[in-house]
Amino acid sequence: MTDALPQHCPTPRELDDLELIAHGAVEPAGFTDDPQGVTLTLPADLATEGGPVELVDPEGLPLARVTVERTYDAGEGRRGVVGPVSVLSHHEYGAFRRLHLSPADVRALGDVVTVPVAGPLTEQDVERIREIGEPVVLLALTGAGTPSYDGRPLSGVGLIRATLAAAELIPDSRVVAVPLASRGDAEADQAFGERVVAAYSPGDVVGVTGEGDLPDQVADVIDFELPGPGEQGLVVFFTGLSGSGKSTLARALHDVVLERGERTVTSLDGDVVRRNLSAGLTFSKADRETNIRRIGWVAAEISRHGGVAICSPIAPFDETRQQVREYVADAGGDFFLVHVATPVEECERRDRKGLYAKARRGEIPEFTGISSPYEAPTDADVVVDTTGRTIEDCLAEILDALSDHL
Ligand SMILES: Nc1ncnc2c1ncn2[C@@H]1O[C@H](COP(=O)(O)OS(=O)(=O)O)[C@@H](OP(=O)(O)O)[C@H]1O
Ligand SMILES: Nc1ncnc2c1ncn2[C@@H]1O[C@H](COP(=O)(O)OP(=O)(O)O)[C@@H](O)[C@H]1O
Repeated sequence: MTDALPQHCPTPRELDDLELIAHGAVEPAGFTDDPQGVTLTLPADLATEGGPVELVDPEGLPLARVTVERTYDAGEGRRGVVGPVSVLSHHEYGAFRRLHLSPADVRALGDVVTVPVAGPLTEQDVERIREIGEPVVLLALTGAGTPSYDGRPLSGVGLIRATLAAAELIPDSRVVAVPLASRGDAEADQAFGERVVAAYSPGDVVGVTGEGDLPDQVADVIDFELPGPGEQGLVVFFTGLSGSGKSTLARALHDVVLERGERTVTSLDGDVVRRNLSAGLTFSKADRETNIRRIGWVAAEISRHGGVAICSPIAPFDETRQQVREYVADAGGDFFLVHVATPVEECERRDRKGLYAKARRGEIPEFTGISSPYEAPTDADVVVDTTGRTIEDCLAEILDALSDHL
């Protein structure tokens, strides 16, 4: 019996790159160490030189096999991989999948002018494209981190919907989705973008500026995709020591949202989550991180649907809080961090559950603030020390800071 190949699910950016490879949009079909090209990193234990690794989508479908010819240090315990890729299967599902054509498909359309589009087309852009007077292919650059409007990230699906709406105004035009993802570096994005757009362009390439007002049909799509402040999903994330006042203030905020009756609201309290969603997890660093990522994942999904999620775990580690911030941003939600900065002396004085006393006696290991660290945030939207203050007073301060968000 042969051993199964090691499997790895790449990042959204890497999955987009893999799709470009599968479509023949970047050649040769493989990963390089050129940051302006197609790169892949693997956890160090998977990056065995000479060994193949199967790349799978988030549901576990094998997409491609990479042969690890050479590796290089990619930081954070990961190795960059150089080696050829053989494609095993194509994505079959996903919104607008039918618009994900290959460069060969576009070339088969004959004499067309291509227009790369990374944001909604404005009235001026539409006018300029109409003046071309030839068949036009609007290349919607849908890859991770690329589409945006007014400095806000737009989803790939949102960009396609906005581009389809604009295409209705441009005779003889069609939309093709190109998963061109951002490398997180303007120079690399420019170089890689030009290469990919050239692959999809049998003829002239015309640029757009994104300046001016949006046509009404496009504005309707953007209003839906990027709701304004107060309409967008919201995650209010309380962090602080045990006994600092997180649950008390989170509960009070929850009641205010319910009483206003304008938004749906879900509470994800630390203690409560540990009795259901995170039952069985310990207070080790790894389990705390898992706990917070679970809370963040659920909260992000709530925000995706425009709801309000109020979370109140200790969440002692900055890196995990940043991950939650990213989950929420990726879901199109607004993330609001409240640091309940009541000092440990006051929390211990309150010791509502008798846990500090037990921790001091050594009966609870790894107790936050006593025998396990708490990394105070430097990115909180509001910092509240509850010492000597009423709950109403602290709540009023939080509501004031939240006024543009809720
Ligand atoms: N070792 C240790 N350290 C800290 N807290 C402990 C520990 N053991 C049990 N408890 C109780 O668990 C509650 C914190 O759980 P959280 O899920 O919020 O913690 S974490 O975010 O995963 O660090 C916390 O509740 P709160 O007082 O509401 O914060 C404590 O009641
Ligand atoms: N201004 C305040 N805000 C919040 N809690 C306060 C305040 N003043 C005193 N407390 C008390 O502090 C304790 C905080 O406990 P809790 O909300 O469960 O904290 P945590 O969820 O952070 O563990 C409660 O007994 C609460 O009544």
